[in-house]
Amino acid sequence: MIEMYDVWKTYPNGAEALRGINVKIEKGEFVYVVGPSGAGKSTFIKLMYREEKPTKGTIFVNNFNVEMVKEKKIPLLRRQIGVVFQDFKLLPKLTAYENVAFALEVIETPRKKLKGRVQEVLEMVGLGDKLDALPNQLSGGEQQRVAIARALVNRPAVIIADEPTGNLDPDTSWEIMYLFDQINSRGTTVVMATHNKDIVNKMKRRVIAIENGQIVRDERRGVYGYED
Ligand SMILES: Nc1ncnc2c1ncn2[C@@H]1O[C@H](COP(=O)(O)OP(=O)(O)OP(=O)(O)O)[C@@H](O)[C@H]1O
Repeated sequence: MIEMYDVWKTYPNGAEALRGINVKIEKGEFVYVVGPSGAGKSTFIKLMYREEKPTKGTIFVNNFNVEMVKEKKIPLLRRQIGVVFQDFKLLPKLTAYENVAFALEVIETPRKKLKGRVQEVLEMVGLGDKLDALPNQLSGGEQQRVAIARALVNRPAVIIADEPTGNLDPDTSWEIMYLFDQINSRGTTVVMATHNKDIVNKMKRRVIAIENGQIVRDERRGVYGYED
């Protein structure tokens, strides 16, 4: 599903974010990516959906050779990957329904099919009664649910989340985590960078720890392992 071979990333300012990453994530896995601030977690995730290009190395996501993908084919790659962010990144003037529909509209889905799919996915995340709400009429947890629905609407093979609970209180964070767990149990691969020690320790999933741009730990049923 996701493979990286000797992947390096140096930003133009000289920051060495990743230094020789080798990793394999199988279809259907749930993986937490942990590590201190500035360790390279976001960069690791950005390389998967071609937000950044590696300085060196090879990356495969769902059989796409990510660093070789031509600009024209990037939308095709991104359709295989749902991305969820800490700050939700919803369009403020569009309703929950419209935010999700927008992700489908851009790939020219027929209108009739679109409506059913958008409703279905918003119901799945528990927002069937909030289709017409604008982001500022929703709680943080609800906004993140809309963002998750948007990430899911194209039925991606993998969901990648960068600190999805970073702006949420502990109870809401757990609700969001259970939602990711449910999505994963339906077969979608989940890769999540997080600083949420409590959640990582209780879920007992695979944990990849990155420090100083290198993988320093990769455990099948891992723990958070840091004090923050
Ligand atoms: N666009 C950029 N330009 C230059 N340097 C960058 C850029 N993005 C990240 N870096 C640097 O690369 C290194 C890794 O950053 P990254 O954001 O991947 O870490 P992180 O583990 O996600 O941190 P955090 O937990 O704080 O989000 C840091 O030294 C950071 O300053």
